[in-house]
Amino acid sequence: MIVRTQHLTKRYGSLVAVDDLELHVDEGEIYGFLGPNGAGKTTTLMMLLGLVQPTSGEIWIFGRPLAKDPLGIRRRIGVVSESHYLYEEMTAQEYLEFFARLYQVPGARRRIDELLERLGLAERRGQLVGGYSKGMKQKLSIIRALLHDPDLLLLDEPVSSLDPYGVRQVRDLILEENRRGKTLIISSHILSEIERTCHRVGIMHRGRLLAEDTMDGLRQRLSAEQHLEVELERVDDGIVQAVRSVDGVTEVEQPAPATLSIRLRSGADLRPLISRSIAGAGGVVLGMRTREMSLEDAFVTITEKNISLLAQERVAS
Ligand SMILES: Nc1ncnc2c1ncn2[C@@H]1O[C@H](COP(=O)(O)OP(=O)(O)OP(=O)(O)O)[C@@H](O)[C@H]1O
Repeated sequence: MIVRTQHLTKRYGSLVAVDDLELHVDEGEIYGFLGPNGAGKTTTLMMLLGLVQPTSGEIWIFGRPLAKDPLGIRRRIGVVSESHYLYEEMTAQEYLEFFARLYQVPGARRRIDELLERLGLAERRGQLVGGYSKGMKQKLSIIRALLHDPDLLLLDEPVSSLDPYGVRQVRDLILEENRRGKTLIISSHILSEIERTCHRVGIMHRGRLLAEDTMDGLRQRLSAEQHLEVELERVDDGIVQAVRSVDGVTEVEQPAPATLSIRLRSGADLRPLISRSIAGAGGVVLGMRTREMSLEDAFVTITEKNISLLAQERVAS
């Protein structure tokens, strides 16, 4: 296990920013750390880096207690934080060379070239960092985090300022680093870019880990209610009543003269039963479509409502 926390807690006065957190991340995993603003994600990452002292609890990284060797452990971690500490008076090239020397990166020149190329900054390497756009600064800080080839990458909102093309470049880079055996923890309050890369996701809310699952697992929790759209030759009251009486149907609407929109409790496939009930009432089904709720559809930004849906099973169990 690369990262393990036990009863990790951070209080700021009466505010509990991180509350009894048990986080487990395995070697080679891409772990998505999701939660709304103020959930406690950054505080957790800062504690993993030894930059914020926990109020109580334990942290192990690379199998060793963080408190025993914070500097040694820190050298094997790459960080992209929300606030980029970039030296604005240097060019990007100078900035990266400076860090490469600091970390004594072997073959630094080639690594810098390669990373600048990968994120589309090669042409702008001679420009002062102070003149970089927000997205370019974010890319530069990702390059800096990767320079010394760390085993663990902590990325706090790594693509918040990037355009869709930049997001894809970073995502590809994340996947490649992971293929090379690196472990990544990516924090975000936006789901979309995480959905495609993370093996496992933890949902944090008010300092607590509410749910932890694969993306498929979370998707299933979200689709606690399904939606079926049925096209018929014609619709009358008898047909609507027949569909309503099917066990598991929670709502029936008629958005168009020959269409029924049916909400169902998820679980069993009710399509055959619904077909039969329609036929029994003299209707003819022309087509049926289930609407799968994608995580992206469900919440681009995690909201209180979605959180309670995602957390339901965890709370119940
Ligand atoms: N130095 C501090 N002093 C007091 N309170 C703090 C401090 N740092 C964080 N907090 C509080 O702790 C809580 C968790 O903040 P944190 O930054 O960890 O959340 P987050 O999940 O990273 O949110 P965001 O997505 O907005 O970055 C918030 O209520 C925040 O106001």
